[in-house]
Amino acid sequence: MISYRGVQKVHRAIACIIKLSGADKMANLANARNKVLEAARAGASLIVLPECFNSPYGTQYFPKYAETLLPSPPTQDQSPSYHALSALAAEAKAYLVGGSIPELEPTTKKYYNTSLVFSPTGALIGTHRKTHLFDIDIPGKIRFKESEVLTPGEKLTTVELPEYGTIGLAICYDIRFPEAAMIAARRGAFLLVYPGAFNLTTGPLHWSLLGRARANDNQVYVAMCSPARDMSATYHAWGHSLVANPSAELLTEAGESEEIVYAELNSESIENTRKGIPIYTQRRFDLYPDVSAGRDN
Ligand SMILES: NC(=O)CC(=O)C(=O)O
Repeated sequence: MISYRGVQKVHRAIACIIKLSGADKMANLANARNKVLEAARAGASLIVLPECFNSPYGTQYFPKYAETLLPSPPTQDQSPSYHALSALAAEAKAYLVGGSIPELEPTTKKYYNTSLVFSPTGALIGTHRKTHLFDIDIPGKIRFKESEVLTPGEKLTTVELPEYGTIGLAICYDIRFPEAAMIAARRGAFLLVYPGAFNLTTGPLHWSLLGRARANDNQVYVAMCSPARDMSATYHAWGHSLVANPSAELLTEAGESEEIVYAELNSESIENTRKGIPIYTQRRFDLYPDVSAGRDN
């Protein structure tokens, strides 16, 4: 077991899938199914899909692809990704972090970028709505304003995977905010999972750096899972799904095309890293109990 808090130690295999997400939602779901089952056959017990795995990534696509998350089968047509992921986790008999999908909240009519987590029986055991929206403007390179369409989530997310451990779950731009990662680690997460879709400007600059940084800050595993690159799409994803270990070494990293990368996770690696460089227990929380106290805006 990987987790802390009194659970036994065993080793687990994670798979991060990098896959193309085109315009046809049902084709995207079918492609995801093939890849998840392939990862499960290869022995993965926790499988992660990319951000917006059922749609192209872009503000213009969110309303068209958005689903209301309705759990009961008669409404399956309204929530095809939800039901496909639930059935897939059960078929694969694995934990499944279903990347993310655009979500429509029916009462408020607000859109979110939402990740769903399923148990090996297909039960929904966690959800995360992207809390930090991707609003950037780098002149001549990339302008992206998720907030033109999306509403940010209002909670940080950890998910208990029974007999497996706790994971921290966040989406893409969320990784740039170390406070959220640290809170997940302090809640006992052994692994931080980020479905994400960096691009050809920010990917080479920061993707792997941020994955390794969050691993290093917290001495935990980090998994980041991206769509494959499609140069005919409006958004060019960086790709490079990866897993970093608690010492911030990359255990595996994909390229830009469809691929599945695998890594073995174990609790000894976390314990040994924390023994060797004990920053986890040396933090001076007495000096920084509330980081927001220092803000100037
Ligand atoms: N797409 C994102 O949410 C974030 C991203 O591309 C970046 O931070 O860079």
